[in-house]
Amino acid sequence: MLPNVDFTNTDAYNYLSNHYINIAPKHLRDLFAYDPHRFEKFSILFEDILLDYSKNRIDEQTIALLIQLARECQLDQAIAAMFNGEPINQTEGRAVLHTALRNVSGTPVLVDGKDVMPEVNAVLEHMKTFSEAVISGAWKGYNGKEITDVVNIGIGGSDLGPVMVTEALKPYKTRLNVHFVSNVDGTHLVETLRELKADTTLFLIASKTFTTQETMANAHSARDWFLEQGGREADIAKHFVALSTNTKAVEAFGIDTQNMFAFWDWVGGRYSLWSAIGLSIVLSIGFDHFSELLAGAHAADKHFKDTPFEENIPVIMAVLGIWYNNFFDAESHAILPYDQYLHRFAAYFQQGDMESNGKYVDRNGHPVEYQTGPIIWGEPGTNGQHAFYQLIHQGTKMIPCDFIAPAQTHNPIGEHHTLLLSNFFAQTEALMNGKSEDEVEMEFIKAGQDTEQIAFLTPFKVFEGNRPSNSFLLKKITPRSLGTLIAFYEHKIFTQGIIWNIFSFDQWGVELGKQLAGKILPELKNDQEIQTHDSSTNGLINQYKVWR
Ligand SMILES: O=P(O)(O)OC[C@H]1O[C@@H](O)[C@@H](O)[C@@H](O)[C@@H]1O
Repeated sequence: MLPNVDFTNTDAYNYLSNHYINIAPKHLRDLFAYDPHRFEKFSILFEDILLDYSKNRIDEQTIALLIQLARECQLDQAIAAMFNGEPINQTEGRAVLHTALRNVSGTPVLVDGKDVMPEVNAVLEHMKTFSEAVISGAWKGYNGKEITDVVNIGIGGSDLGPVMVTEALKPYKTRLNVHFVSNVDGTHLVETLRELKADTTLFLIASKTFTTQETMANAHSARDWFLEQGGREADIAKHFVALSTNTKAVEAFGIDTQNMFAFWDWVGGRYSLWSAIGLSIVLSIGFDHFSELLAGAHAADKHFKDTPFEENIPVIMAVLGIWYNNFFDAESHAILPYDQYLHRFAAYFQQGDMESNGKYVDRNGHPVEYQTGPIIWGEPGTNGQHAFYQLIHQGTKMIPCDFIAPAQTHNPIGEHHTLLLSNFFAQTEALMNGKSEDEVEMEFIKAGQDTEQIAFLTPFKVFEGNRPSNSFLLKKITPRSLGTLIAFYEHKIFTQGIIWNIFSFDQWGVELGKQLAGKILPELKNDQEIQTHDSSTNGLINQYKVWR
């Protein structure tokens, strides 16, 4: 079972509250000036990933107290409970074992006394043989042609992870073109299928529950398209496979259960890219690269489980987040990859983090009296610099940022990568140092600006700085390093959920929208004026009925 501690009642929280008063007025520039060893003290190298967290508003005592907080919240006990397959997702009565999906060590993992590893490995073997057949061309469509295009139909956790990873690992692409359809807006499916041919297209229907409205609607329309284009009912087995936990619903849809890739209720949707849901990744980059992705995540799992908290990357990421969220009242956290291939990384962790820790009820069922999960957002650099960085540099809100960049690029053309990295280094430095009045005035004087103009313009050109960031420098984005990085973020989310004393692995908050949409749907199927809702909803529906 999970511990049940109100972190605001711990000794560490008390100490941190006092310590905050001491740290808050200090400028990072001065902290660096006082201590030339900040980088050595506040950075961790793990394999080919360097985390530099020295540009945070901390000193050694801050970290010691934050680690004490994690200890008082019994994080070690919680980590053991997760890895041991205890039903820590208590509101759904389930274990949380995405770590078993990448347990390449071969050690048993027990759920209710049963080792799940043989099943996990059997599905992986199925994914291997199937993907090899499709990639090699041995798997033929109904006209005897090789598959050229794969369309993954899924949403939320059955979409975002595979999209993010296939984009991130494009340099490892097989000959298959993998597409993703998630939105129930027919445009998504229509635009995706426009260029495709039924006899060379393979559909993966990815849904843990196999009941999600959007996915089922898209899957049925994809099947209609397939039949309209010349495929027959008997050909469906060659062109449709299912990735799901729900065998009955897969059968009812008409997919041969031979072509079903199973996973289990102890895999959360937003933690499922490591499971059969990752089949689109396997088809996109090949099974060996997928195995490396799993191995990278497994290495991160071992690091999280076995490393003292002071040197533990996910724990450090998590407690820094707590520091800003609960002491500095920061509301959001930006993820800013300086790598075009990682352009969906922030979007992926929007679900990962916000669906996990966007909860106001604690593990006792009581409303919390403190802040929980932050708003996660971000876009790749350098694009973001020309869009929203203004607010990060000079806005009124504190936005802790994670900067992520690879030292080596997959596309070394001209000076591009050096230009990119110069921006990566410059941004965190600028956020930290800012630009003082003196510096601004000196620049003006050098440029020959007149005194009146200098007095007028200086305040606008000053950057107060003292804005915190983490830097992740990776040697290169490879399947292994990406797997490790993703797992670090997953464990950060877990650690924060433990400290906030919330359940991170359910998602009751997404149910209300589903229920309400289900109620309104029948009302849209006739032309009668609606009066069953509030005046706003009635008004919108009735105008829609006039215009449609
Ligand atoms: O994989 P299925 O069951 O279609 O769910 C897709 C998504 O649905 C949403 O409402 C959430 O519950 C997500 O966590 C989930 O990933």
